[in-house]
Amino acid sequence: MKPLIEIRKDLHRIPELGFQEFKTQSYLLNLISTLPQDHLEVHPWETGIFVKVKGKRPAKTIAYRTDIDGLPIIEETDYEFSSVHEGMMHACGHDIHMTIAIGLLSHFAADPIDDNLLFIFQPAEEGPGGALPMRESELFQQFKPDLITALHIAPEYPVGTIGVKEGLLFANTSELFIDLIGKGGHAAYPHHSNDMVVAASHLVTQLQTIVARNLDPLDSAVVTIGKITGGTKQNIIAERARLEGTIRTLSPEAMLKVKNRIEALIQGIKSGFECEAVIDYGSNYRQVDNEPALTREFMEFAEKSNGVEVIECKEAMTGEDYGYFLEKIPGFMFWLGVDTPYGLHHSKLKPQEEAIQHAVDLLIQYLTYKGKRNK
Ligand SMILES: CC(=O)N[C@@H](CCC[C@H](N)C(=O)O)C(=O)O
Repeated sequence: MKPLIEIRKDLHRIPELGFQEFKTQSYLLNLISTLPQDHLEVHPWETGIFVKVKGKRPAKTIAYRTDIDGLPIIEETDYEFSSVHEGMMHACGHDIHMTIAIGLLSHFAADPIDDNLLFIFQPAEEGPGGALPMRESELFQQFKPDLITALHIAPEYPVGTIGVKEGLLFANTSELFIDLIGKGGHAAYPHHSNDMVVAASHLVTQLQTIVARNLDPLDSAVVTIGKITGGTKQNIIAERARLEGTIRTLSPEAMLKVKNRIEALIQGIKSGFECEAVIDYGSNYRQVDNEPALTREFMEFAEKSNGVEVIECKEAMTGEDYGYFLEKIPGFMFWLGVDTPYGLHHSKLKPQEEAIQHAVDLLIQYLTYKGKRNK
């Protein structure tokens, strides 16, 4: 097999959006077909893949999950291997995540452990969410993993460090799409129209009051509007406007509260601006809850590993549909330091590639330890 660094470059070139990861899937399947096949069972699922590595004397199945999709971002790195898919980029590190999974798979395909391993190459983490349908699939029901692990790159941590904590790690998320429909008209006759650019501007400002004024200050939440579109021309009053955003909370109860407030504010906009409004919450992800005992054991294990520094981190407002796997299977996720000044979802994100081998080394040791009989 090619060196992992080259595999990462290949994957970085071909980012694809959720459930359109056709080239990525075929690239991965190709690579997997070059590995020793004696212990492997390979099952494509939609644009993802399950790969089972049959254990030597299995008593349980340990799953390892990577996400595989990219983001609709115009890449601005100076990589010679930057995206060849216009307007798309691996700006959340899934190219790194996949490469680490391939590094692990190639090791265990040649040298299986006692227990079974299940590698999950999951589509659509950025939306609309591949974890839940994958978890509910008939294939997954057959594998029945007993525990599960995954990682996510952390731009702010040095290479060689991992960040992890017991319990809540990532937030509950809900996408948010609001369409406002009023009455367009000539820019010079505002009194004959209902201007949705003005209505949208009011609504964006009002949405900021939910976190500031409706939630307990000790119960964190985020309401971000990342995109506004509306109108057709500078001298036409806009008949329609669309807000696109995301909600993040540290509990399902707070999510409900935020949504109730959004709906109340929209009622006000509807009557104040005499318009219609349609709300769509898109995809919703469950919080990532790390199982305490397994997480603690992993932290202690990692602390004893050469060249690894463990940081006990705080929870983050990022979301991850991996939370749906953790809802049913005990396990954890951790942050992997990749030391880059630009954050996740930034067009200049350039993770340090040495982090790949660090993660592979640590996880080979950990999975081998967890999957050993008579420890
Ligand atoms: C780790 C990460 O950045 N995850 C994404 C998950 C996206 C969830 C969904 N599409 C949404 O926008 O709510 C994140 O943005 O946190």
